[in-house]
Amino acid sequence: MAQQRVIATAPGKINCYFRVGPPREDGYHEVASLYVAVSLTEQIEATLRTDGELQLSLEPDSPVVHDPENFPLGEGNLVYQAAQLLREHTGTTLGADLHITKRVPIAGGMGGGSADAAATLVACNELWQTHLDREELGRLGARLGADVPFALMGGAAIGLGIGDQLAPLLTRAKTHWVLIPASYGLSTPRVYGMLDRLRSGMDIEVPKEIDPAVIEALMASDAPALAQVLANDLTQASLALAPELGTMRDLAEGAGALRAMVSGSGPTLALLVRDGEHAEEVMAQLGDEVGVATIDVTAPAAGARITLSE
Ligand SMILES: C[C@](O)(CO)[C@H](O)COP(=O)(O)OP(=O)(O)OC[C@H]1O[C@@H](n2ccc(N)nc2=O)[C@H](O)[C@@H]1O
Ligand SMILES: Nc1ncnc2c1ncn2[C@@H]1O[C@H](COP(=O)(O)OP(=O)(O)OP(=O)(O)O)[C@@H](O)[C@H]1O
Repeated sequence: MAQQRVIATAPGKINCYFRVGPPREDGYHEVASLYVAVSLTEQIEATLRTDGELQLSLEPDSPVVHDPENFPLGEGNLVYQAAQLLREHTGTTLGADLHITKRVPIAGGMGGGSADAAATLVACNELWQTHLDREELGRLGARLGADVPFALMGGAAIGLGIGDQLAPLLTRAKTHWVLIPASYGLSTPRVYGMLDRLRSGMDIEVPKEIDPAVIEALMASDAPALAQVLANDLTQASLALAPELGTMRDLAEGAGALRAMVSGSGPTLALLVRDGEHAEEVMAQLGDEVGVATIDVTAPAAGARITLSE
């Protein structure tokens, strides 16, 4: 018997360490990623439809900049694609109304679309009682996007392959971050493409591991040490496509952040701070002197999970 209504959430992410290898023939790149899930989450409310339709809607109060172009409410949406993939895989003919509350910036480099896909897989698997286990959901998720398996897992994890081969880091050590979302998005394939162009003629190795100093600092919640070793190979490419990010990064460090880094493919900036109090100081300074909006988050946060099932 199917459920009537299920709510699931899934987290956005920051890559504390991100190394990128040369392009493969399929256009993807092998990476070495240290992911942390953050307390900024997406929510999917799935309500049963017995007519087999999938209908998407966006919560009007969602605090994200969106338009039909960057956020299609149809087949182009990862929520639709995740539900459809689950239906194809399991053969269920049930449908759903899928109501999205979006908090992670769109095309912001924080894996928001991947979080939506992960929450949808978990919500619909429960709604339709299709009984796939986490491993099977992870395999389906990887077909939707490289970051989806991590959004399912949450916490902190090392990601190899295209970022989908995960090894969890068993830690609850907390880190505090301030996010500066941009008013525009950056296309992930364009950022990877720019990186390839910037590296043309260079001999690039496939990354195989995470710098142990990053893991050590993260697991010890040692923010000053972590600030020294954060790394993101996509930074140069994001800055080439959005030079104003460099200025904002300098302003953020000037406002007292231990370190400001481009999150994933950008343009969101993730500022590492010591604790909640330090986050407030940096946010006040940035608000008063630079006039930018910020969001404070902590990590690690839970992966995709059901918060209501009835
Ligand atoms: C930048 C990161 O967010 C860091 O975690 C991810 O690498 C991107 O993950 P994602 O958005 O889930 O990526 P996908 O939706 O699978 O891929 C979008 C596009 O990004 C590029 N891509 C993505 C992942 C990867 N390891 N190599 C790539 O080259 C490819 O051009 C691909 O067509
Ligand atoms: N549910 C969704 N949420 C956000 N974007 C979506 C969604 N479905 C489709 N998209 C499309 O996917 C593109 C990338 O979305 P997303 O917000 O996941 O980017 P991102 O956070 O930069 O991803 P990543 O960090 O994984 O590279 C957007 O340009 C958008 O048009």
